[in-house]
Amino acid sequence: MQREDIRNGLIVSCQPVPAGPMDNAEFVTGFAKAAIDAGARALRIESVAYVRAVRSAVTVPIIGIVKRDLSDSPVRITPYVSDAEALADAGADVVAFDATDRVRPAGIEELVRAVKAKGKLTMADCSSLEDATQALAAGVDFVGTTLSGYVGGPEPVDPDIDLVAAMRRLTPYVIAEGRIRSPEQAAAAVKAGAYAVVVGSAITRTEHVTAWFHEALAKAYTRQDGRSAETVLAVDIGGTKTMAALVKGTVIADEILVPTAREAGPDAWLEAVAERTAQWRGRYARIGFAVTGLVQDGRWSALNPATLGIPHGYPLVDRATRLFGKPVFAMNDAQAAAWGEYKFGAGSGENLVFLTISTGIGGGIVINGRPLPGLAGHFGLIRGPSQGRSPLEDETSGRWITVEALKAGHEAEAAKVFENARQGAPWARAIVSQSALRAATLCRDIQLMLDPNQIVIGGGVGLAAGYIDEMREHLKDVAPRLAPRLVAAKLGGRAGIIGVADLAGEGG
Ligand SMILES: CC(=O)N[C@H](C=O)[C@@H](O)[C@H](O)[C@H](O)COP(=O)(O)O
Repeated sequence: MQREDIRNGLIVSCQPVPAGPMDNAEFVTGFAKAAIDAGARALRIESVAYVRAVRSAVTVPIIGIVKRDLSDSPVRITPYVSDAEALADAGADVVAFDATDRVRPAGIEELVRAVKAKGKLTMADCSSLEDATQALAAGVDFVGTTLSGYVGGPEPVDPDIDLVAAMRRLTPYVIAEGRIRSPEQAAAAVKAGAYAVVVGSAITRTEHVTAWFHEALAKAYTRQDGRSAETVLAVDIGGTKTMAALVKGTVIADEILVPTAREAGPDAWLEAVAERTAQWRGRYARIGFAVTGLVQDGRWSALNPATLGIPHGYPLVDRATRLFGKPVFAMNDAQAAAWGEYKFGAGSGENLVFLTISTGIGGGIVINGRPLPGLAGHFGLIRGPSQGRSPLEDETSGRWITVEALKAGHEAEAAKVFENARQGAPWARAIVSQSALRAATLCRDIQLMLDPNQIVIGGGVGLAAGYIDEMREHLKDVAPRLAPRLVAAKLGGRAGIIGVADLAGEGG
């Protein structure tokens, strides 16, 4: 064979887990044929016997190796000249061998000479750029990244694409090999300059691939039911009250509620939390803050100072880290609630928008499994219907409902207005319907902007009996493809602390 025969090709390494149920010639040959049927250009086969078996079944190039565990050398891949010769005789077109700079039974030049004498090509399995430089000087035909990450230290997870790129500066004949587990990683190797790409475990080690999925599932399921989640101190600082809780997964082990001393300022709010939760010290490893207002890069600012007078850019994460001596994560409360609903509440695992309609209107967006931070989701602040004179929340939310009731001659909180509406009072019905129309219009616009799988509605107004139905009523003429799917929030007022606890537990 010529080197060009494997140019730009996928090489499938058919090396089943040693002594596993697939470690026999029949399976190895089966893997080899299946790989070729699906477009593999060449194969990498371990042991003289398997090379012989596969050679008799296929015509594509074979890279042959022999693996040995020696007592006097860490070299495992084709350590002896006799192995290299036997592979060539069994039908390997390329013989690969360990080319690391370690104690070894046979020198690289010796191996190269023996393989060349058999009229075959050589591949140096390298761990570093230095290995490749040495091997090329010894006259090898290909250098591979095969042994990067396997000569000491913990085994990495990702392939060594940087080494592919570095080797490419020495020679065009670079074979990317080792831990390439996805088509994207294979493409990255090509981009880095690989002449050909070897994929092994991800295709032919059923046990490994199964274990990857098994572990991911086990992790996801335990997080979901909160069994192995760590305990987090979650703090929700709102305009009137501050809630602190010890949260593990979705379970709230302990909880306290203190009024927010509105005039005292953020240092005092934090100190109050520290004081009131002093008895919980030692029970949590991390802290999550879900707060009203805007959080950007750990700094906290008021968006509506009427809700809470937070000074601009208050270093919340910094101060809290110093005060509590634990890692701190902070996010806007509605964004945190969006995450809580996504992960543990009404979420379906797909993109979601959360809208909380209460005194004001807040929200959060979860796209591709991540909550969007910063200003994202502050829907209450977009321009309202009356030519944008005031924000939408001032013309829709609980505050607005109270004001409208007063205009209609009734001194009533939002809850009372809802009660009157249910009893059929026309003035109350009109107010609720108007509010629901505006909320519905907002949802229709959100659908067109973000196309979420669902819009989760929460908050005292949003979850008031009949409100979501009223919103749906206003949307009934919207074409089905454009209509938002509205669902009721499930976690209630604790969505924020459950969400932020989970995010803080993940390290933010
Ligand atoms: C380090 C070592 O012994 N590598 C061996 C070399 O042949 C094989 O065990 C690997 O499966 C092969 O390199 C392909 O890599 P991956 O299976 O990660 O796609």
